Amino acid sequence: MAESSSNMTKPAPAESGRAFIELINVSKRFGSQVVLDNVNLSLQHGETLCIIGPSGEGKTVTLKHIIGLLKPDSGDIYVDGMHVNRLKEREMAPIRQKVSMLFQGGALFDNLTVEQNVAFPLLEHGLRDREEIDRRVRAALQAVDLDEHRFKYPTSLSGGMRKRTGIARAIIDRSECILYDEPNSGLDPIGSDIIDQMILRMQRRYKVTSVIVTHDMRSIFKIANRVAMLYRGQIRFLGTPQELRDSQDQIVQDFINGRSDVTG
Ligand SMILES: Nc1ncnc2c1ncn2[C@@H]1O[C@H](COP(=O)(O)OP(=O)(O)OP(=O)(O)O)[C@@H](O)[C@H]1O
Repeated sequence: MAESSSNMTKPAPAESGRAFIELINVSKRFGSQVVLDNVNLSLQHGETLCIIGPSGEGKTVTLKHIIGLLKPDSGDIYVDGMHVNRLKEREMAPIRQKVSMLFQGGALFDNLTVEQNVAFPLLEHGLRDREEIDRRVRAALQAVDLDEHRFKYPTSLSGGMRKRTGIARAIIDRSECILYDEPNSGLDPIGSDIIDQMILRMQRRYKVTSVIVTHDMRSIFKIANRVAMLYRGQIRFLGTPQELRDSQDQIVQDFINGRSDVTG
């Protein structure tokens, strides 16, 4: 299945040519620890996939492979036909423009205001037209209901507002895909619901493809088209939220119902 030469525009393999994101037989170990063991996963454009699984099972590691921050030991990763793991760091710009990652803490710059944080990717990519920057910043902030807080610094924002700032920064570059690492963590049920509504809005308004690592079962049933459960380095379950609920797999049931044997 692996291709013989590096090529940024070569389409993904024929049988999965329509997939926007594709992981094929991806394996990754750190020292002697096998984190991903032959993982296969594919997402269509506009789809929302939630990744669940016990702590330390490779969920964040999977996101980092998609955006090219980590390389697999074996296997292949494609994003919109680009062969991510064959790209050198200096060839990653098209991937980073298509795919944004929302890190757990939001990864905001504390010395920049909300609007400066949101404008950052535009400046980084060389846009200098002040009017266009302002227009796009305002549109992104309105999309996450933060327009009136644009002059605040991250330290004076709530956790949910910081996460929404991170979402605005991810969409401003017109990313086609957003990877969210535990977007609901540390939020109360209302704050968590607001983030879910934002994710749904990104789906509906901008047709964003989303991969969301989450431990929040309620959120999964609101936002996911499909759910993948990572367990012991492999995809233990892949299906719709309803199929997850109906799964006969004891490991899956123990996990979603919070029974602790699953991590043993
Ligand atoms: N750069 C690295 N070097 C060494 N080990 C790493 C590295 N990155 C991740 N790991 C290890 O890989 C495993 C999977 O990490 P990962 O962050 O993907 O877990 P996770 O499933 O996202 O967990 P959680 O739900 O707790 O966030 C962990 O044991 C972690 O210590």
